[in-house]
Amino acid sequence: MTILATEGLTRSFPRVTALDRLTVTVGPGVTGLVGANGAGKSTLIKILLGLLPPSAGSAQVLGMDVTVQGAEIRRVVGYMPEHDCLPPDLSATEFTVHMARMSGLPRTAARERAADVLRHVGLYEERYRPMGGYSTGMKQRVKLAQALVHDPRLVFLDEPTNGLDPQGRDEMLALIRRIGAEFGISVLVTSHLLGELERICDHVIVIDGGRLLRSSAIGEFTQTTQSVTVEVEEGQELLAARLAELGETVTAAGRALLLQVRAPETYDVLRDAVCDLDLCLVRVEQGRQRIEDVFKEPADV
Ligand SMILES: Nc1ncnc2c1ncn2[C@@H]1O[C@H](COP(=O)(O)OP(=O)(O)OP(=O)(O)O)[C@@H](O)[C@H]1O
Repeated sequence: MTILATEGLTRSFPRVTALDRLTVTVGPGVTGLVGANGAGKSTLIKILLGLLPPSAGSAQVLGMDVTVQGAEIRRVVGYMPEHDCLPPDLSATEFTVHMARMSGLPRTAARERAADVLRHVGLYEERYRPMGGYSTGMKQRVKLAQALVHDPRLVFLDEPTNGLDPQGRDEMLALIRRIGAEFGISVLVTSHLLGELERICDHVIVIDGGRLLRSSAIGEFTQTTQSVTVEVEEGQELLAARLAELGETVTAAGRALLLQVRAPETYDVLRDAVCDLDLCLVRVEQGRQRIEDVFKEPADV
């Protein structure tokens, strides 16, 4: 099932091309949209909500065309914007009820629904206080609550962990995971911090300069690569020479060796070589490709 899809999506501003022929497909679950500041993440979200017209290309959200069905899309999609947008004199309850009413819920249902979502995001007694006095973490929670209040099928969360301390960040990430897992709402979440999305996403899209760098299931990003890092207390060069003699591919990587695993027997060869040379093995670690590595690859990959 396709949640959203873009085809050659381009958005130009007078001085910059914010999105450059972006073609991508997103399925259900939690999808991370990663890119450095200015990569085009917010521009993409605004186009997907039908708030900003594309310069070229097309995009569909839940099967609806963003250029003509923006209002219908916004009825079933929640949006947590990046920047602070909360009226300081209103309480979280007043604001969230208002947003529920704006989305068409009757008064009583709006109150009940607002109380529910504020509880889900972890705002209790403080929800009756004016939001001007809230911490960044509390403000982010209210922004999340209003995105969920009309019971959307999909939510766009723009940098929800921005400005949070490590604990606040962990709590927000756990909340996002719950939205996807427990409530069955699909999530598109942006971040410029790559590592944090590894923990909560099923799928990650990486963009840079408005162009797609990579779109893959999370398992493919962090899949085990065919190499192991080997560290010995002393005799690293001896070991490298012996492994090479035995037909293995090995390179020095600082205080360790990087050994290509051509077959399971490579591990036997390593064990025997270490024993024969009477070396003290400190570490054998499987190489894992991290999301960060995507940015080290050439831009046209
Ligand atoms: N309304 C606009 N007018 C002119 N340029 C814009 C406009 N909106 C965005 N841009 C430019 O488009 C590029 C992409 O911006 P965008 O906000 O989509 O990036 P982003 O990945 O969300 O980054 P950030 O996390 O910093 O918001 C940037 O160079 C930005 O300056």
